[in-house]
Amino acid sequence: MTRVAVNGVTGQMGGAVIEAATDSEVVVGFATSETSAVDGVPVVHPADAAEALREYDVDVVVDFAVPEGALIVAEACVDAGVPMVVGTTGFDEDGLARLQDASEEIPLLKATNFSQGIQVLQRLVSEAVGTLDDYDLELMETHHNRKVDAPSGTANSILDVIQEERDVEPVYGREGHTPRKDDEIGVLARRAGDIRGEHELVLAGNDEVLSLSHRAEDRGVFAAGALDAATWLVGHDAGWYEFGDVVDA
Ligand SMILES: NC(=O)C1=CN([C@@H]2O[C@H](COP(=O)(O)OP(=O)(O)OC[C@H]3O[C@@H](n4cnc5c(N)ncnc54)[C@H](OP(=O)(O)O)[C@@H]3O)[C@@H](O)[C@H]2O)C=CC1
Ligand SMILES: O=C(O)C1=N[C@H](C(=O)O)C[C@H](O)C1
Repeated sequence: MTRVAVNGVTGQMGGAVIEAATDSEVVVGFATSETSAVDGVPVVHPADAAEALREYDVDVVVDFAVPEGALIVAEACVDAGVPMVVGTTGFDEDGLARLQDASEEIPLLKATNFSQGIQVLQRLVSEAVGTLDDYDLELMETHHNRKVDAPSGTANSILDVIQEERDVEPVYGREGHTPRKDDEIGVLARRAGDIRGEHELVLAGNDEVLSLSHRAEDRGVFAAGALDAATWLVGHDAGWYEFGDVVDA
């Protein structure tokens, strides 16, 4: 069985990963709060992660935390020579560069969304935007009221896919007198209740509207995808990997 460490083990996704780990074993978790264990999994402070990775003989780290915590644990993975799956979103440019640096030393797989449906959605978005090349584009996402980063990592990834096809300028929400420009894409984030994650791209021509959307119904879908990625990543060479590599394998 693959021996997994979970960064952000006390969080919503940390719990979902422990629950989904049936073909792998979560042997240790990292979090800053003073919790000694979650569901029987010992919790260690991220500052001591390198030592714990060795002590618990960890094969791979699965991370769903906060950017600064993910970066500390990425450095620990480099120190201990352990591969890392990064699910945390909301990195700035400097954070992404530091993850890239880590990937020169260890196998590192980063994904803003570990659902297979979003992988397919991104491919459909690419085709739709490339084909309907003069349609207006609007991108919407909705998440639970505890989410701290906006737009979601997935929305940013969908935006990257769109910008590979078309030179559009994101407009984050609108207020007041704001006539729409041809080359803009509205990007809108909503936060409410316990919504697991909804994403929708609307492509509107004059007489028709195409809507491409995805809704996650349980955090288990992300946890299962991340664990699949973790098992797949073990044994790969140092480098930067994406969830599409796992889905296509
Ligand atoms: N890629 C994907 O498919 C998905 C990505 N996500 C992303 O995963 C991240 C976590 O989401 P979620 O579980 O809902 O959030 P939570 O707020 O529920 O959990 C965050 C966790 O991070 C821990 N944490 C805080 N500071 C640090 C630190 N410095 N080092 C290590 N751990 C730390 C918290 O525990 P403590 O305070 O005890 O340290 C907590 O366990 C978000 O960025 C979210 O966008 C979420 C779902 C799917
Ligand atoms: O915070 C979440 O919950 C989620 N975060 C990811 C994101 O920012 O895209 C993935 C998913 O939508 C759930």
